[in-house]
Amino acid sequence: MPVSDSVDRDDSPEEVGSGDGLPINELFCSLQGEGRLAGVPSVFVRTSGCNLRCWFCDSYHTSWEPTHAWMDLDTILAEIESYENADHVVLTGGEPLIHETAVDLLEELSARGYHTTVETNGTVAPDAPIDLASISPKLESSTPTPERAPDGVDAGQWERRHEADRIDLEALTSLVETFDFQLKFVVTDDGDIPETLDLLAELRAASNAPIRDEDVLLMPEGATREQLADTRTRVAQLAIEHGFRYTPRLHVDLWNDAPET
Ligand SMILES: C[S@@+](CC[C@H](N)C(=O)[O-])C[C@H]1O[C@@H](n2cnc3c(N)ncnc32)[C@H](O)[C@@H]1O
Ligand SMILES: Nc1nc2[nH]cc(C(=O)O)c2c(=O)[nH]1
Ligand code: SF4
Ligand SMILES: [Mg+2]
Repeated sequence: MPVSDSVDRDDSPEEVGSGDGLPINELFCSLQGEGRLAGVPSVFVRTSGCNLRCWFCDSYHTSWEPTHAWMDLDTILAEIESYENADHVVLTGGEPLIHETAVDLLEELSARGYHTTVETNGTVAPDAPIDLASISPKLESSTPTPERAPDGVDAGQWERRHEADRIDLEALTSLVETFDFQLKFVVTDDGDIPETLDLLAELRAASNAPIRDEDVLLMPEGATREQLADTRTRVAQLAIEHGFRYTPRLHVDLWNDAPET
């Protein structure tokens, strides 16, 4: 769905609550580009609105400048079902789990037999049927600062809020105990590793669920081929060094930063 057909701008979609619909930024069919299901044809449902503001967010129009069309559940489901060959659905954003209606969508998808992956920053633990919780906890290196913010945005108030909210150990523990999961860390260089290891140790201590090294994926930071060219070899080496998995960003290799890919 080309969202530009019906754009509805909202400055505070993170406050959006319940209702029989979701703010949708884009809905398209592609290959899962990240994580252990990379390469699987999947329908992507991208909600708008986020409770965090990573400086590097590759989905700027769901976070820093949220843009969306409001779609009711029946319309979303009909669009998903129109991609007849896909039986995997990836619910992403923005942060999809800030929307209560995301639970209704996941229940409908489960009832229809879809495999569901939810891409989440790990700050919300829902009561919903999710086949793979793809959790991407945000490291300190994601925090926006005046020197490290997208052009033209006022990072000031978000620096504090992002830093305060980016890690919620209780929500992370609940997610790994409840769902099949992968932990996907966005990494630029070895400066990101100590915090990753500390968080893993805390989570392993807090949770009853085993967290194997193979559940931990290092993903190179980069929204474009050019940016990835700078980070991926370094991040691959770090994965080898620490015994974690490396995940490519297949969609960036294939389509660079084009929308609806
Ligand atoms: C746009 S986010 C939406 C889901 C959720 N808000 C989250 O952050 O997990 C989807 C995925 O893209 C990753 N991501 C966003 N910007 C990125 C970048 N510049 N480089 C690498 N990964 C990025 C996130 O960490 C997450 O795994
Ligand atoms: N092809 C493709 N795979 C993805 N996996 C996770 C994505 C996301 O933005 O959450 C994503 C995306 O935007 N495109
Ligand atoms: S949490 Fe996800 S959607 Fe929100 S700003 Fe960070 S990468 Fe973007
Ligand atoms: Mg993406």
